[in-house]
Amino acid sequence: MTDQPVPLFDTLVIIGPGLIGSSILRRGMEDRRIARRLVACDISPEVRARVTELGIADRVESDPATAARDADCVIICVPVGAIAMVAAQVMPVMKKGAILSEVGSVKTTVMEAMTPLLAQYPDIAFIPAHPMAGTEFSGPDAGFATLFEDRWCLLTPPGHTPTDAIRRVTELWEMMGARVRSMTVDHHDRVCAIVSHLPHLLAFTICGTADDLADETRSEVLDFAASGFRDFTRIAASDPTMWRDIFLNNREALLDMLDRFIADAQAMGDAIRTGDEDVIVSRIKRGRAIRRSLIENRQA
Ligand SMILES: NC(=O)C1=CN([C@@H]2O[C@H](COP(=O)(O)OP(=O)(O)OC[C@H]3O[C@@H](n4cnc5c(N)ncnc54)[C@H](O)[C@@H]3O)[C@@H](O)[C@H]2O)C=CC1
Ligand SMILES: O=C(O)C(=O)Cc1ccc(O)cc1
Repeated sequence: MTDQPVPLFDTLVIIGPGLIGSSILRRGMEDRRIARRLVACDISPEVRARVTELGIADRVESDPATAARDADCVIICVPVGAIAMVAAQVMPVMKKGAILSEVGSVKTTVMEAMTPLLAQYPDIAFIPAHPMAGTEFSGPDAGFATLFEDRWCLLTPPGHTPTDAIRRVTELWEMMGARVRSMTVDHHDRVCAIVSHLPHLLAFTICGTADDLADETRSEVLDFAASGFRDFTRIAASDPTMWRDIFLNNREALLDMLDRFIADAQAMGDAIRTGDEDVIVSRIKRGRAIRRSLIENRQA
């Protein structure tokens, strides 16, 4: 009989098996080198029932503390505004040397809310992670095992985090198929403000603007939407609770990027008003070059 390789974690607990959490579980079920036991925990009875039906966890719990008691790694996959509250439920029962992670889209405010807990439980390694992958859908049915393949996962470990814990979380995300990069929470939030949060703000806004116009003109503007506008509507279909939490928690960086965007949009408007072809063409060419470089790097 051949020896089975030792899994990366004995018990991996996912709190909030929605889109992101259930995708981690699905990958974990397919590749049992990730964890010997996969535990899911959710506040919603419907989600717990669905996770059981889907068979994507070895155990399903309703109480985070019960779920986390014998975990080697707990990953909190709930909306940003609830992450620290869940951490406060699990940290008192977690084993010394265990790893606590989360996948929230904003890091600065989460780290601020976590600071007293980290001081109280210094034997738990806290390693925030943010997979730069997702869709406009939510819930356990929306997840899929390949969601993180060829995507970045950004880690923002605090300065004193044991290197072995960082190595294990890096390995976990690499086993999910992702590429991993570490950075500070401030840098993370500024990067995500421009590449993710502002685009979502624009999508929600432009859909509203077009809908207002349709109301005003009582015409079917949205029916004629070409593919560019349809791409905005896909993003605008995202979950309201999740995006409310992201906008309010990344307020400073997001408002900074919004101001910059308004200035740049204004400059494009001025160029159109004055017929400045060079400015118009150079801005369009810049957009094309960015798209081409993403395609070359397999990120589009
Ligand atoms: N949706 C996306 O594309 C991405 C989301 N994220 C982040 O991942 C996190 C989860 O997002 P999704 O998976 O999309 O959300 P989701 O809505 O699909 O799943 C969240 C789950 O958390 C559960 N939950 C909420 N509060 C809870 C609590 N107090 N205790 C236990 N369970 C609780 C909900 O019942 C739900 O099942 C968010 O922080 C989000 O910012 C990160 C990358 C991409
Ligand atoms: O659906 C899309 O286009 C996304 O951009 C998904 C997404 C949402 C939130 C994140 O923090 C990361 C990725």
